[in-house]
Amino acid sequence: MSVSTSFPPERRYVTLPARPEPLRLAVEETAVIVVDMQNAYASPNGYLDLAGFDVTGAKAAIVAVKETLEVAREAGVTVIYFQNGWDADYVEAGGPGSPNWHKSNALKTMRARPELQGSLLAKGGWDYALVDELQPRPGDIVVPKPRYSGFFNSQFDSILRARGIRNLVFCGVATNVCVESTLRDGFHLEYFGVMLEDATHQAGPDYVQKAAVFNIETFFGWVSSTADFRRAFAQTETSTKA
Ligand SMILES: NC(=O)N/C=C\C(=O)O
Repeated sequence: MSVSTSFPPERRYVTLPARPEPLRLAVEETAVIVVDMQNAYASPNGYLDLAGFDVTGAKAAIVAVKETLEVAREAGVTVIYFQNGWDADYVEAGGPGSPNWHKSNALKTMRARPELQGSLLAKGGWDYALVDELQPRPGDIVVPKPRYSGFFNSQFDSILRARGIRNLVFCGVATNVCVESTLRDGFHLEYFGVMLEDATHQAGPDYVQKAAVFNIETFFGWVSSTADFRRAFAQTETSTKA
């Protein structure tokens, strides 16, 4: 028996309208990456809300992510969820020797409000859980991550390489933190990153969403929308040519 390291010669392609130009994607080499759609980031009384960030826009992002996942699952596209957080004792968060201990607004909020200690982004808790509307389905992959970029201290890169995935379609929260960090790191690792802008929400004022979109579109990848993602998959082509 021989070992095959490549995909079958006949492959499916979609052309995704995007800025600054359309992207032709091999369906089998593409994954939808759902970034941190947890109560912490997308629900009232979750971490971001308690830390003073406006999460009202996350509602629309949940609807758009749901639609994106319907299209992806229908087409057999790999779906990968990130879930951000740490063990219940916060060992994975790092102590004062880690910049994360100083910069994480979740850890800072708990230090300022000791009654919240143990509740924010702790594995097993409500805050850490994925929102009810976006629960993973059989076959989806859930990748825990302890830092903003999903490429660090996680199995993400190995999972992608083992499946021959080259194209990452991002949605989730927060546009300017974990989405952008992971897309940027992917760029440096030779992955093609595209963000569905209406399926994201920022942590901070509107201008940070605009800045992230500008950065991605201009330097690190491509920007598209949920509607264009749906339209692209309605016109899948099959070809033997790369
Ligand atoms: N998921 C994220 O983008 N997270 C942003 C901030 C944090 O985790 O503190």
